[in-house]
Amino acid sequence: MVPGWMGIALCLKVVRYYPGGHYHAHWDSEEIEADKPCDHSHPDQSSDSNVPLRLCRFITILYYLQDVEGGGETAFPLAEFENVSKEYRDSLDYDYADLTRNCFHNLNVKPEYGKAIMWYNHFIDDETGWMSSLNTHALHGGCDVTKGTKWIANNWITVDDVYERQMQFQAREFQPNEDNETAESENETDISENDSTEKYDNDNEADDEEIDEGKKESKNDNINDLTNDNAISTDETHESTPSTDKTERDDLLKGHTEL
Ligand SMILES: O=C(O)CCC(=O)C(=O)O
Ligand SMILES: [Fe+2]
Repeated sequence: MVPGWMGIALCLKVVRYYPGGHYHAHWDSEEIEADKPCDHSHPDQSSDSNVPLRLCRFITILYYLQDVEGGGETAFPLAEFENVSKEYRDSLDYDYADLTRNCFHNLNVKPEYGKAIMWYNHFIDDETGWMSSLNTHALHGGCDVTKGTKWIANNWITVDDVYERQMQFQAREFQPNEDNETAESENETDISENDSTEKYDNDNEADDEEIDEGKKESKNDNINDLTNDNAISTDETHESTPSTDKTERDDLLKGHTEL
């Protein structure tokens, strides 16, 4: 492994789910596209920038902050399969991304206080030792909470797939300031105290083929922006398709609040 990439854990995101809350299967990172820079290491990360950026989350560490009375397992619907080609996925006779209906088909992790799990969202290139393509086995999500509340924290370790860009980013972020102290990144720890955050609930009809090809397009026309803490009703059905796109990812979740 090339030294130098470790330790850039930019985000810690705390999430709460109420009964009925879930997060259908998705990838935390995105397939590498040479023309699309990583969001964390691009010099212009301002929200009004027109530059299309992608998530480059090499590793996820997920902490379970408490026991859950019922449900809320983290499911990895493809983790144990050797072959996760598109053809193979199409041949499955159930919607593996729908964790409300199909939570227990593969690898599941029970949420328990003090437990943490980590996984790689990308492969490592044998020759360079650096992060390479998206690992589709890392598809995962949160099954429905059936009783109680689920609290988790996500820690995403971001790495640019271009080594030099990651080094430039680190030099920018961690250069000593005048007092010879390490400069603090605004993004470094992202825990907001405002708990009236956005909750989205929507069907996702994105075409798997398009996602495989990296052409990710949002087809959402029914986004409910709920800005209070009330639990969301659970009596709707949800179709979902794995997504790596930020907008699409938001639409896979329900009764789920990022704090
Ligand atoms: O709730 C879970 O168990 C998984 C959460 C997750 O995948 C995410 O927040 O990206
Ligand atoms: Fe995730």
